[in-house]
Amino acid sequence: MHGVWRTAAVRRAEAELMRGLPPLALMHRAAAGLAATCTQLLRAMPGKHAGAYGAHITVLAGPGDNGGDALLAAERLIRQGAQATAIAVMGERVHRQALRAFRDAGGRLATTAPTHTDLLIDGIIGIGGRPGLPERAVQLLETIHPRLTVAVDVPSGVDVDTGAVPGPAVNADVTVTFGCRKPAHVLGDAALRTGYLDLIDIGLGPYLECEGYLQVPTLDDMIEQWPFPDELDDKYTRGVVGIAAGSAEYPGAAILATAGALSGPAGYVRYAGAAKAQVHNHHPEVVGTDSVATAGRTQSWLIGPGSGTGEATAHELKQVLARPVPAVLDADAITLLAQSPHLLANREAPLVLTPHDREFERLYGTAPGDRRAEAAMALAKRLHCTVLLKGHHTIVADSDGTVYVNPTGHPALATAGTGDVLAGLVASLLAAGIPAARAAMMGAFMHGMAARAVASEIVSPVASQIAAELPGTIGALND
Ligand SMILES: NC(=O)C1=CN([C@@H]2O[C@H](COP(=O)(O)OP(=O)(O)OC[C@H]3O[C@@H](n4cnc5c(N)ncnc54)[C@H](OP(=O)(O)O)[C@@H]3O)[C@@H](O)[C@H]2O)[C@@H](O)CC1
Ligand SMILES: Nc1ncnc2c1ncn2[C@@H]1O[C@H](COP(=O)(O)OP(=O)(O)O)[C@@H](O)[C@H]1O
Ligand SMILES: [K+]
Repeated sequence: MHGVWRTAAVRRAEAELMRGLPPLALMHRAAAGLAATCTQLLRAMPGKHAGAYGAHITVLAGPGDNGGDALLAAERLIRQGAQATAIAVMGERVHRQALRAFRDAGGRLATTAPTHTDLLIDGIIGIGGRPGLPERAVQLLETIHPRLTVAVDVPSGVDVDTGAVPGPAVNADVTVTFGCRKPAHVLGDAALRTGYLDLIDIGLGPYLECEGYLQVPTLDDMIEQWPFPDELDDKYTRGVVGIAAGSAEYPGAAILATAGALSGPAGYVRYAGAAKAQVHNHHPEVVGTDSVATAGRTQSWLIGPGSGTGEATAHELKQVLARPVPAVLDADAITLLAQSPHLLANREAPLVLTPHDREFERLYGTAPGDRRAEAAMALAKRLHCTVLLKGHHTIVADSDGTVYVNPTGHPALATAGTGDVLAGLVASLLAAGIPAARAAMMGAFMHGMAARAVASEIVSPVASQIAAELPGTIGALND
């Protein structure tokens, strides 16, 4: 699991670390890491230059230490044979010592963009920035057409603590950050502008508060935590999952949700609803009944995908919520809950809600906006449940304050029915005994992995193709 810390926490840690170090020590560490990454990128870039030697580098240097990092890294690249031009985007306001070092090494200070740039180093603003860019920086970014853009610490212009991008901002191919990940690297539109993230160790780790603001799961977490069956298991000990999804009008949702559940760790999938014949045709291993009441005991329930929002679903939702087992409420069940929040009055067992933005708005009253982690956290606390807020970089917030950000996924998931598959998979993880927030996080991670795998072969996959990929993607965890 990777931690993510906000600016204030980074500042506190930096102050502690700096206490025992000479001035500029941290900036030199940062610049050394940044220069090393730039050298590697230049080495991999086809062209006349050999690594940094002969490459054309442009530095956009802002007024603070972020500009200082960029200039000191460029100084190192010049010493390896690069030609570097720096533009101080706020004129006189530039890191003096770093600029002097840059110029002493042979760097050129200019006011206009050079005609050719192999590598643009964005040192306009870092964690000291407010969202947006100075006008001069916007103009320069429109003029320079680099082959590659490397952002220093964060892509300048983004809101570092929320990941929002309310104004102009840099679009980086690679971001080289220092000490730890920040929210902008993993959340919202800023995450899309971060590109590949390279984390440089500058010795900050021991000084950071032990709990980050956000947690980003890794493949190793999946490998360690996935509940694979063992020799002593039978179908019941692996967990029984109940699916109350689909309807005569929407049998597809039932088929997709059961496909998601079947690919998960549960040993037995029971379907309750009007699409039982269609589900059985697609998945002969699923046992079907007409209603939640006749489905027998399960260790989790999923209700909502394609269920409709009529009386019958409202009745089934009450049945599910009355059972003392974890439940996933998706789609129409979320709409019904938004209309009748009192349904949760006596609910104690774990509950996972899986809204997309419009469903979130129905439940919370306002849309998540661009402070997505905070929004998910607020809803989780209000309803005392786990919220899986869908989108690129899906967020899972738990009422205990834990927030996960999913690093996997693919725009190909933006197709009807993929949410049904995800909901079934999460319900299966719950049935296998995984705690709610972790089940939601693991489901989103593997769903995103499967989508990536399919999208590498098929330009516009459909939900059933993603569902079909899941068993293989999950099975590979055990290799
Ligand atoms: N923390 C660490 O561990 C380490 C940190 N290091 C590095 O330090 C960086 C932080 O440096 P920093 O504090 O000097 O702030 P930075 O981001 O350069 O910018 C602040 C300046 O920008 C200005 N400004 C802000 N927003 C603006 C806007 N929208 N449009 C226009 N101007 C704007 C603001 O001026 P103001 O307008 O407030 O007067 C102020 O002058 C960090 O990201 C990393 O690269 C490493 O060296 C070592 C380890
Ligand atoms: N642009 C995107 N990039 C990555 N994932 C996306 C994107 N758009 C949607 N998704 C994912 O696709 C799924 C869509 O779910 P949902 O909206 O419930 O669809 P449906 O109700 O049709 O099944 C979610 O897992 C969501 O996170
Ligand atoms: K930057």
